[in-house]
Amino acid sequence: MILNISDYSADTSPQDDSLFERIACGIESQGYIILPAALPNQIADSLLHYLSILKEERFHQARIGRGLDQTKNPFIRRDKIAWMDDAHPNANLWFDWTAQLKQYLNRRLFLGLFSFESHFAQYNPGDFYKKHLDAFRGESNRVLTLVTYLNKGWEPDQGGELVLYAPDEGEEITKVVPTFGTLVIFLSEEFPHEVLAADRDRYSVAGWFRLNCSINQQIDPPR
Ligand SMILES: O=C(O)CCC(=O)C(=O)O
Ligand SMILES: [Fe+2]
Repeated sequence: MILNISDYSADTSPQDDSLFERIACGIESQGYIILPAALPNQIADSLLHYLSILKEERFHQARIGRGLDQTKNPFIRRDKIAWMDDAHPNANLWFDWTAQLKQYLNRRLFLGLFSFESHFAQYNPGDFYKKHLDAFRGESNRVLTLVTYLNKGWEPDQGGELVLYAPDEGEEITKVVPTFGTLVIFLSEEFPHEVLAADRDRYSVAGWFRLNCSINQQIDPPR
């Protein structure tokens, strides 16, 4: 069999560029985009594998706020999270893909995205995350939120939807069913959203593209 160059690059350029372009168009025209089952399967599977080998003790009760102001508040959020290590072999595909997306969006929309941080979240049955914004104007350097889901065989009547609201405490835009590989991307300061309780375990990956916020030579200080 004779292989040509394009066979070797099947995982990257043409297909991903059209996905990246759809994302860019969505962000440009409406500030958000929802793409069911859009994360390339290989990447979603590698995340699922990484999740499966993560030990329970890596997960801790999620907090709200940032830096020293972080507090646990079970009335606002009940999920447990585990931050991803970008040097972990099973995180490679995910961090490579998000780096390519960052570069694409910077070229296309001049967003000035600098870094990316990401965690797994585990919502047990009944867990929720009340309506919130991921970033407040002037207080955070989170620009763009990216969420994907690792739930195979999720049925629409199992709950656990992500509800997205229009900017400025607006109306509900849509409810997203957390099915495997669905991508949700939105401007972090603009779109309030909430996670509804489900009747089964719900796994998501949330990530944030951030501006460079280096202070006193400390590059991009911690979350
Ligand atoms: O899991 C989701 O659907 C979204 C989670 C979320 O809003 C967050 O972690 O800030
Ligand atoms: Fe959020």
